[in-house]
Amino acid sequence: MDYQSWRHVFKLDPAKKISDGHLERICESGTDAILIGGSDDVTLENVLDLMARVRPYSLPAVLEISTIESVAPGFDFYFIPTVLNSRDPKWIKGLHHEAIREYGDLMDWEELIPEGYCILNPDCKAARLTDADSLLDDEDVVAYARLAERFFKLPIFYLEYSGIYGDPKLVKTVKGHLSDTRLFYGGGIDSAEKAREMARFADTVVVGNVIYTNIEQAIRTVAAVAESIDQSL
Ligand SMILES: CC(C)=CCC/C(C)=C/CC/C(C)=C/CC/C(C)=C/CC/C(C)=C/CC/C(C)=C/CC/C(C)=C/COP(=O)(O)OP(=O)(O)O
Ligand SMILES: O=P(O)(O)OC[C@@H](O)CO
Ligand SMILES: [Mg+2]
Repeated sequence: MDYQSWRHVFKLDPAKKISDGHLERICESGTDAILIGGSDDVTLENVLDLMARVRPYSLPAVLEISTIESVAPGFDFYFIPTVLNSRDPKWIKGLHHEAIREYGDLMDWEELIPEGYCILNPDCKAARLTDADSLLDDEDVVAYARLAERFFKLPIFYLEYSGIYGDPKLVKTVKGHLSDTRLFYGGGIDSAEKAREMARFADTVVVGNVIYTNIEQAIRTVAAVAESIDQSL
């Protein structure tokens, strides 16, 4: 159950519908974990519903918290985004402070894993919601990665292109500046080729939207990431 060894993760959005058949294929695909999260229309009801459908499968289930109202008990881990390139402190530490003030005595800190997000697609919902400054050059992004690792000691730095495929050269550059912090890449992976390419540089590849648009291609990303491990041996 060590998230530090995960290479491939599927992200399921509680606001989107998925059939039992497709969910079974995703959960039995060989992926390392299921991450449940989204930035809009996430409710306690749709999180609980999806968790109950994922739990029968024997793989780790993680809730990526986007609102405090939709936190449900029973997950293996809770990933907590902090959007490092947000212009609004609310999304960097404000909501987190409120949550800890309210529920700090009840929290199992071992289950809570902070993620330093750097959102690079200015048009995605998460960028709009958090007022992210996404028009960054490579040096800006490297500085956020170093801030995450060297200053905030975050276990995960998440390069988020949600909805579009990012720049593999930048992912490679960022990876070259991280040693302890794990590099997550997510955005626009809709084929085995793209999954394989990003898995050469990122520690963990996150696959989301293609689950809902092309289940066959989604499933193929799992083997592609595993092959990419073999290439690196
Ligand atoms: C066990 C138990 C019940 C105890 C829990 C105790 C507890 C309450 C713990 C909470 C601890 C804590 C510090 C919480 C922080 C609270 C909080 C609200 C933080 C803010 C998180 C944040 C910055 C959210 C911003 C949005 C974001 C970055 C979401 C990530 C997901 C994402 C980008 C998904 C992509 O999908 P989507 O955007 O929906 O894309 P589509 O266009 O495809 O839909
Ligand atoms: O939905 P896609 O574009 O695959 O992105 C995955 C994930 O990084 C979204 O938070
Ligand atoms: Mg969504």
